[in-house]
Amino acid sequence: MHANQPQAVEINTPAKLNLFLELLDRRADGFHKLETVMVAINRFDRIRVALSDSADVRVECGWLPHQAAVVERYRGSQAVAALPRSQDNLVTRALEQFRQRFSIADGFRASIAKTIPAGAGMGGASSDAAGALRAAAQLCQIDQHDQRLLQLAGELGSDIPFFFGSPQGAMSAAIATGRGERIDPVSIGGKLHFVVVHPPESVSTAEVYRRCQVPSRPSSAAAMLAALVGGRGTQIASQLLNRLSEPARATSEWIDRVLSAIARTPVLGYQVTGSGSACFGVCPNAAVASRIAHNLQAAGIGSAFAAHSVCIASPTRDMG
Ligand SMILES: C[C@](O)(CO)[C@H](O)COP(=O)(O)OP(=O)(O)OC[C@H]1O[C@@H](n2ccc(N)nc2=O)[C@H](O)[C@@H]1O
Ligand SMILES: Nc1ncnc2c1ncn2[C@@H]1O[C@H](COP(=O)(O)OP(=O)(O)OP(=O)(O)O)[C@@H](O)[C@H]1O
Repeated sequence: MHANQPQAVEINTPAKLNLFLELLDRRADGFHKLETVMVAINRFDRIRVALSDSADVRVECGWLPHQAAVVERYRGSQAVAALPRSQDNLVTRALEQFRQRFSIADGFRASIAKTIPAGAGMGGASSDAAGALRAAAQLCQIDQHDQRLLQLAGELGSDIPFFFGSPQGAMSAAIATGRGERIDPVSIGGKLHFVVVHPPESVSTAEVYRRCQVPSRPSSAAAMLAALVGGRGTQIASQLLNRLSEPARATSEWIDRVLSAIARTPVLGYQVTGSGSACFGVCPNAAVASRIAHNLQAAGIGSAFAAHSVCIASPTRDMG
């Protein structure tokens, strides 16, 4: 280790919402070619990664108190997905692969404080893995936008490259193609406001993709991209699309319950995010989003919160 090398790095890893998701083809490897527009939102996990003299990877992962209370309330129903043991955590795989790929002799210790619901279509595990890779890169003085790192991220999970942000500067939204791993930043005309509801049942992404159907004439994301540049909530809301919403609704009955509850509120439009089970509504401003979240929380259909778009942040150094 060099004298001025940081010993540990921390990063807030945001959740994402899919504003648009269209399936283009089913590939020979079983994955789907798609076009999706994602936006990062201010619901964060916090990950700390430190170098270790012992040449292995250990990861601790727990809910922060607020989310722990939500998980506890629904224990016994099929509930919010359980957090994986260290060896099954995507962060463990990411850091192990990082050590191999970059021939790092040191080990890593990571701790994750989670608030992003698991199995919700909000990209929690992917965001944690991206944060871990970016933190490890900083600890080992490797450029965060090194092509080998992005390649590794894409191999580990389709959603992970989005959470690297853009080498060109602050990024909060992007269009993802390929199986989701090819990222092009998208400009948005202003902060976007949402209400997000996560029902007390998680869904498996693989299961939803197993049930999906590729349309014969896929829709284009062009109108959504134009609406985002304009930054007007009503236009963005009118272009929401998620081709996984049908198979997600068929996988969990909770999704229809949540969508009907959101439909009765003054949101500008609503949709399922990713493969579900969380759903969101587009709101005209922060005050309306908070009021709707408060009312939906009282409706007993899960956990509701207001959110807004954020830029994907850089890791911060900790020399201690
Ligand atoms: C639903 C989304 O969250 C939308 O952003 C992503 O497409 C899913 O991304 P992810 O959770 O990172 O998914 P991965 O870990 O790469 O894949 C999980 C499973 O989903 C299916 N999968 C995923 C991505 C894709 N383009 N086609 C697929 O068919 C595959 O069966 C795969 O085994
Ligand atoms: N760090 C992690 N945080 C949460 N879940 C994890 C993590 N690592 C592995 N997992 C496993 O991954 C599964 C789903 O992860 P995640 O919460 O990211 O799904 P998702 O919200 O559907 O994401 P996506 O939108 O990317 O499909 C969980 O069932 C969990 O057991």
